[in-house]
Amino acid sequence: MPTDPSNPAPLSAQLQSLVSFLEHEAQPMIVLDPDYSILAANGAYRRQFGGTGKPFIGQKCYRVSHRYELPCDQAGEHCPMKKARELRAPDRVLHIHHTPRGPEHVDVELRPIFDQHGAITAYVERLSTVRSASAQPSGDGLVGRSPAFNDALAALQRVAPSMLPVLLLGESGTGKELFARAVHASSARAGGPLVVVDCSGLSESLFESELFGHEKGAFTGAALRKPGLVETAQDGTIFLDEIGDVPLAMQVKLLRLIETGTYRRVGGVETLHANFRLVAATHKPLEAMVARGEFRQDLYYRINAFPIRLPPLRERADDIALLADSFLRRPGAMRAVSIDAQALAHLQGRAWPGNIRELRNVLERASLFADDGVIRSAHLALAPARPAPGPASPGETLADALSHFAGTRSELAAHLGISERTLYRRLKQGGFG
Ligand SMILES: Nc1ncnc2c1ncn2[C@@H]1O[C@H](COP(=O)(O)OP(=O)(O)OP(=O)(O)O)[C@@H](O)[C@H]1O
Repeated sequence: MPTDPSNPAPLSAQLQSLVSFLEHEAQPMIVLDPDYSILAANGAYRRQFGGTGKPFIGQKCYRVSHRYELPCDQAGEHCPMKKARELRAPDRVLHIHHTPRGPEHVDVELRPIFDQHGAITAYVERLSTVRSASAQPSGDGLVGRSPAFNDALAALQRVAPSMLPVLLLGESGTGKELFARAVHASSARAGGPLVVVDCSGLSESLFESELFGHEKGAFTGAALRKPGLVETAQDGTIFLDEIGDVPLAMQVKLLRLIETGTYRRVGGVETLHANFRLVAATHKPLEAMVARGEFRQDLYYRINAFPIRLPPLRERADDIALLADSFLRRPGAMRAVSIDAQALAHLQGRAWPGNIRELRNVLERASLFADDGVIRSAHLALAPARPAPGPASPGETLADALSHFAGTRSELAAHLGISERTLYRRLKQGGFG
């Protein structure tokens, strides 16, 4: 773990030992001084984040990772060093870092190192590239980099390695199934099966035989024994999509399965043992359904161990360009097609009730009309976009803007001529958020 010869400041003996210990760790790690300067980087860091001709020893971490001129917290982001200093304990955060491959989601953990008097002499930063989502256009998987998307992704990163049930809450088309797949793929069960069960439109009897399977002769037409989806999902993950649609009578059986881990095939007497991780999703207001007696409270508590709210597309309009680029390059979907700035602005001004699915469909349709390979407003064949908000008047305060502005946070940021991140920071500072 060499330091840069152009920056010969010698490390203390204590830090030198630490640096040599970290050199062969499998995960990328850097050692930082309390003033954000990178003192050393291990081999894995040099391989993954080093690039060529980019000496980073002696540089500030916020410059290398974010190209900021100021520490992250002063640029409106969570700074793990500040937090670790305040807590005198490790802190972990999801950031988007510049890397030789372009922007990437990175899980950053910072640990303070204390001297014998209890003063923090350095920090060790461990970085793990997040594989479940892309911060740049990608031909498949989850794509996003807006604050609202990053919050959901950070939650996914936290919960995926555990066995906790996950409840994905979001409108139709917000990516609940993609998130469920990402939870599975980021878990220790990734090598096992992922079984998707669409709970909507299944009658009570069908639901039971689909889930638990049936014995030969259990009912008319059951000519053979059939394993259920719970059995198929052994050692893997079950994704119960639209769990709000499970009939009340089946909810009690589902609860028993989750609580005891046992079930019986329809027409069977043998008690079978299930071993799966549960991920459920719904666009329905489950809490209100519980209050109305339409969803069992005990089942709700069981599945709601770790809720993740997936933001609607209108809350992540910053991601529309990235998503459009991604869909336009998806294999098989379209020819090489791009989108012009006016058409993009058009897309960013829409409300998107069908969320990302609707965006993808619109782009697929529009690309068929883009004879010269460029999608323009005329090709979108859309209902007129909502009028773009006018520019902010000089002197308009945040409180003024908030009181009369009916659009989304990202529209408000555009209206005020500031980034969404800055808007969130100001809202927080002003006690609005
Ligand atoms: N973050 C994302 N990045 C890229 N594509 C996405 C993202 N989220 C969703 N999609 C795409 O949008 C479409 C809808 O996603 P998905 O089926 O996961 O949504 P859903 O919330 O499960 O919808 P529904 O509730 O209607 O079943 C899919 O084509 C999916 O690939």
